Amino acid sequence: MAPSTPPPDARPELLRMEGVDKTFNGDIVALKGMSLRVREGDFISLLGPSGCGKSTALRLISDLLHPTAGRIVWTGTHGTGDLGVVFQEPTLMPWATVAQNVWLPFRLRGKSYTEVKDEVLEALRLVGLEKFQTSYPRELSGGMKMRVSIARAMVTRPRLILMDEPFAALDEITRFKLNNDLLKLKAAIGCTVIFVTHSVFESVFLSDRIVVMAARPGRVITELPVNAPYPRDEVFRTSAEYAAYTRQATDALHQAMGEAA
Ligand SMILES: Nc1ncnc2c1ncn2[C@@H]1O[C@H](COP(=O)(O)OP(=O)(O)OP(=O)(O)O)[C@@H](O)[C@H]1O
Repeated sequence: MAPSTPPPDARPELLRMEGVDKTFNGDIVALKGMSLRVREGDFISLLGPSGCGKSTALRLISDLLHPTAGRIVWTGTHGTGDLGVVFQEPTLMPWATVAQNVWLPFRLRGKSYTEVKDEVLEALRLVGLEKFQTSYPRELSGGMKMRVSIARAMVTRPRLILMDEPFAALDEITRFKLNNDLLKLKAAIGCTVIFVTHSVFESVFLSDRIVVMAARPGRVITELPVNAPYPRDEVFRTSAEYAAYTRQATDALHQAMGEAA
């Protein structure tokens, strides 16, 4: 089957990091010389051990932090609506319904619920929660809460979604299901994703490029392309091709952690 987006080289650049350093408190080198080219439609995973600067890279891209050296260049103009963010904790408002939680990014921009109701319900439909619009977070499972968080991140149809270990706290079956659904969602809204994970398996299943990072100082060790076509499903997850890519990524990760593979 044909990939749902053109091959990476044919897609326009969305942003690039050029030799970015980030140092905290004068001596904690969280990132050293990170360069990364992000094209529209990419699914990029940042994979690496604790402390290698993955979250720092996301915070720099989202403008929550500024580089100590180097720069981040977006193609064309970009504003807050261009970016959606999903964290490991779903961070939902417990006193608000599912629909009200998903409405939040619009509300912060002064839009009434009536004005954007269709978009909110469509986002909930895309994550499979349209029947839960009047439920409260306490009534939902961990996986469902994460779906709400994803719906909230994509309701404004941002060009780029940053995801910081969103599925790390979930059981394996729920995680597989959310991995499958995330790919479908990405294809449906045509966004770009940068995804932080510790999991080789997750990074291979989701990404068309894995950026392997090492710590002390945080830096990029290598970039591994995953050339398997989308859509990806259980057939891919159990294929020899998937096993070969996971082996390659595991070797790179061992190298990043200073161990022999
Ligand atoms: N605000 C901060 N002040 C001081 N040091 C920080 C700050 N944020 C991050 N660091 C340090 O920068 C380094 C990189 O942190 P970062 O959280 O980006 O790593 P990470 O790869 O996301 O780790 P993990 O997988 O554990 O979340 C770490 O040594 C961390 O302690």
